[in-house]
Amino acid sequence: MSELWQRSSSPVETWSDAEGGNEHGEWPVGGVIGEEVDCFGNVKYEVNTTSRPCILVPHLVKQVEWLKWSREDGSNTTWMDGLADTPNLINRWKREQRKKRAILAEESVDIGITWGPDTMIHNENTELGAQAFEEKKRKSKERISRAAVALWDSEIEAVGRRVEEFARSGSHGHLSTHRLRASTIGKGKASPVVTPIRTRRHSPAMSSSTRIKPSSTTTVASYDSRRNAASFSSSSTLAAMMSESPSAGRSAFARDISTRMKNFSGSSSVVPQVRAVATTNTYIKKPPTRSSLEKAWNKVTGKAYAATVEIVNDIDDEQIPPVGQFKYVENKYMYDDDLKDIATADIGHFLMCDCHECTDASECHCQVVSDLTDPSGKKIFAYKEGLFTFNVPSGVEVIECNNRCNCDVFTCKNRVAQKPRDVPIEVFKTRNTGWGARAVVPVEAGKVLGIYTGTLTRREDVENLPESHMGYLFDLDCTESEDDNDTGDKYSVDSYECGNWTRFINHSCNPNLSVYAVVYDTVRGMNIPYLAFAAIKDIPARAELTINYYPAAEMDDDTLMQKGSQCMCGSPGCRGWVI
Ligand SMILES: C[S@@+](CC[C@H](N)C(=O)[O-])C[C@H]1O[C@@H](n2cnc3c(N)ncnc32)[C@H](O)[C@@H]1O
Repeated sequence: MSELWQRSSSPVETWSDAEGGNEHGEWPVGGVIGEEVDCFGNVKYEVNTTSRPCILVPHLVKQVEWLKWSREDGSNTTWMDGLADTPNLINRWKREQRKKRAILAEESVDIGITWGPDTMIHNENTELGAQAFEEKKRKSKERISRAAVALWDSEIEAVGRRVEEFARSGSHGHLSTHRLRASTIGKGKASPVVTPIRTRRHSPAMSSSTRIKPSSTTTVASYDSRRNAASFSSSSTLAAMMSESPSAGRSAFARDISTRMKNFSGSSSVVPQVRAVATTNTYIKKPPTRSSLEKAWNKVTGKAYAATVEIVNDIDDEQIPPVGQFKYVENKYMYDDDLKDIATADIGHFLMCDCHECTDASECHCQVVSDLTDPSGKKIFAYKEGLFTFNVPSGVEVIECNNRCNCDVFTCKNRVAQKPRDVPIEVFKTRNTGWGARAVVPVEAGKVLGIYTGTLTRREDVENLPESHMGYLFDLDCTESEDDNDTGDKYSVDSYECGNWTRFINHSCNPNLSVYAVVYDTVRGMNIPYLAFAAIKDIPARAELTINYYPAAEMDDDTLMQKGSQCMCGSPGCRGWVI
């Protein structure tokens, strides 16, 4: 390997006397030696600079955390130039990890979890084993028995309860009792167990699993084998829980745990996808439970750095909204195949500004094309102190700063709708209008709560969609011309199969949210803005969030009245119909 030298631009004087560095204040980089997954699933790579191991954060490449050095106040991060061949270092590390997994999988991928004091919850080998298992499972197209699945589920729940109990107890650091132990058979630490793959005697597919070698620990009763299936899954699920669960995953507890996941290879999301299988090889997908659905959704919100979305029903026994195969997408559109080009819009289309914080729209170059002005014609922003000002006339798109702009993503005053949602949301069962959405905390007037997501669909294709999708379509018509000769492309967003919490926002004739069009990574003027939801007034915590589905409609529009169904918003002055 050619030697790569990492330069430090640290202001810290002690760099000059660092052993191993050269006269330019550089250290040779040995390679990536470990990685760490935090509770949001972000990966940090640990780089060995031979004399000073440090942590390289690839997306914020410039922050390096030095493990064997700290200032007097205990802080140990510095800013420095990114490693020149970061991708190569990381790819090499991933290749090495893959090789290790392959070796492990040949040996055995068995993992046992035992409760007991003084045992590690997780270690490098359990994670490698879990990944090896998943890879083998995918390749072998193996089937998993119902019994194993049932045991998985019960054990997963047990693990979940333990984790929650522990989080509730407010403990930090080590679990003192009821700890899990997960280790690989190959390392001789765990009780003798066999992978679920080798135990599926009844499955025709099982006999073809010739790629999977029996391990040296073969004499195991089928009960143990199934139990191992449960244990195994729990091990991987536990890791997933820690990094994804909204309650435990985002707590200090989870962060504590995540630091112990050092040297794991890659993401911990290894929860089995195939849940149950009949012996006829017909796959039956188990309906999600409330907690599994919340977990899946919050895996996505967590990755988008957004606040949680939880499901609540104080009205009846319905556990979850009837979402079918709904996929949660927090902050972007999905695209029908023929619209993929739009998704990859050339970034060169975007104007960029070179302000620092974007305090004056007339000085902000990306606002040159904005139609948002004060009465004197001077360009203005749509936001003041982070809140929407409602000074945007209909038909005008708000243009936020974009990735090409030089402004700081955290301090720019003109980036609001694109910022991760910081208000936790509950999707809850309403009395009269199915499921709805509400904020867990009070919301200030002007606060932007999120954007509508779903599949971007050409308007002309909407009529081919199944009837069930109709209640979940939002037309992106705010910048469309009223002119019948307008031949421009028209789009709608369909949140039936994928979308976010905003698909549960019900209609009210006296709403507390309004919707405006905003662009930042889609091209202005192409009728593909995002639709952002802003509070029109102060909203108390847990009051239902509502919009007017058809704000332009006349109260007594006969056609709409006939097309619509009875409005159940219950607000004074309700117009009586909803579409
Ligand atoms: C975007 S969805 C809202 C979420 C929906 N309540 C659910 O449970 O999935 C729109 C549908 O909700 C129902 N809905 C929303 N607001 C309503 C209202 N004010 N009165 C009656 N039904 C309403 C209608 O069935 C409408 O087609």
